[in-house]
Amino acid sequence: MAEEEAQEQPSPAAPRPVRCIVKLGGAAITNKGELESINEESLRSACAQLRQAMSESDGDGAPGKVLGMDWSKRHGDPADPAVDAEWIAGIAGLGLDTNFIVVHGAGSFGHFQASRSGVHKGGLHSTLVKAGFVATRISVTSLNQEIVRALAREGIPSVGMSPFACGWSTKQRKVASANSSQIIESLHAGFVPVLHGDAVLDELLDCTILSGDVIIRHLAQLLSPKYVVFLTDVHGVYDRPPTDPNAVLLKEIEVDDNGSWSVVKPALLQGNNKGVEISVAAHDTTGGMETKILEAAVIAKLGIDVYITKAGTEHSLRALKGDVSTDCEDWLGTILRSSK
Ligand SMILES: Nc1ncnc2c1ncn2[C@@H]1O[C@H](COP(=O)(O)OP(=O)(O)OP(=O)(O)O)[C@@H](O)[C@H]1O
Ligand SMILES: C=C(C)CCOP(=O)(O)O
Repeated sequence: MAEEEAQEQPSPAAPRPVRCIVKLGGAAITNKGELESINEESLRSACAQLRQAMSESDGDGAPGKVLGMDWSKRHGDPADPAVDAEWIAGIAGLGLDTNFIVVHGAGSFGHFQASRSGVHKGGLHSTLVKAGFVATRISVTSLNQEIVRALAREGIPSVGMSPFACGWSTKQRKVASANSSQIIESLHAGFVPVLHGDAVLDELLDCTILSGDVIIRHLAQLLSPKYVVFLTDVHGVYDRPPTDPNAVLLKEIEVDDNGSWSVVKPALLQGNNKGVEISVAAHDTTGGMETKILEAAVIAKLGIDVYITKAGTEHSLRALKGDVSTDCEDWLGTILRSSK
């Protein structure tokens, strides 16, 4: 699916290729059925796995000390945050390869406010849409803050960046302008940018919702990471909604030069791309798994492997480390790759 070229501001060149762009799916890190509720265990484990994947030691030795960077008081915590004496004494280095970008979705944050007011359909002249835009941004930016804090507690030097505040905008829901200079400069400086799906201004609709999946595709086109990982609440793409007990996991999908995709594994579904059935939650304003597959296919067409898998599993850790190939029979997830 071709997209109009987004207007890029002049950006500084990236110093070395980005290793990985990862989506922390809203379905995984929030409790879908409960308004604005974080799945703390899933978020903690995703952040711990990200740290492991970034770790410069090979993992055989003792895990390095985590230098926590969330020095703010946590809600309900009676004690003041402790700044470790080791920090004051000065630490040699983080021992992390921080050349990652994190993008998270909204899950039970944001989608509700957006769908109730119709922000995704535009029309800022309506007071309801205007209020919904504000409410959506309050919701997703508060989630962003919590995710940045969770990453910081794992010693990952993360900095939150909102697409709307960075001037990203769309035209008929497609990225029209996306200033990435701050993202690149932050990577240069050794930070891990943490972006999120956001409410943005749209040249034709006034406003819309920009999905984290679309942001990832745009960044992948711009920065050519070695691989892209989508972490969500299911093991990957199935031939039908995974709530169906007969659903079959699609382990390998091939994308050709035209951007069309077809199943390679399992063999019984080979060549299939029409039969995949997808259900999208009623309040989801960005197209759910359908959007993910479309965006992932555009990335794979560029020659960048995409791994879709379940957060908080051994499979997500392997994906984050880039330790996955089409020969891995024991890896559970979906690989999208170019047919070339
Ligand atoms: N054919 C299918 N294969 C895999 N998942 C599917 C399929 N059809 C529907 N789904 C649903 O898609 C959901 C994952 O997509 P979703 O876009 O909600 O993930 P996410 O990126 O984690 O969330 P968010 O968009 O809030 O960030 C799963 O909960 C699953 O039930
Ligand atoms: C503001 C919202 C609802 C962002 C949606 O982002 P996504 O969950 O990645 O599709």
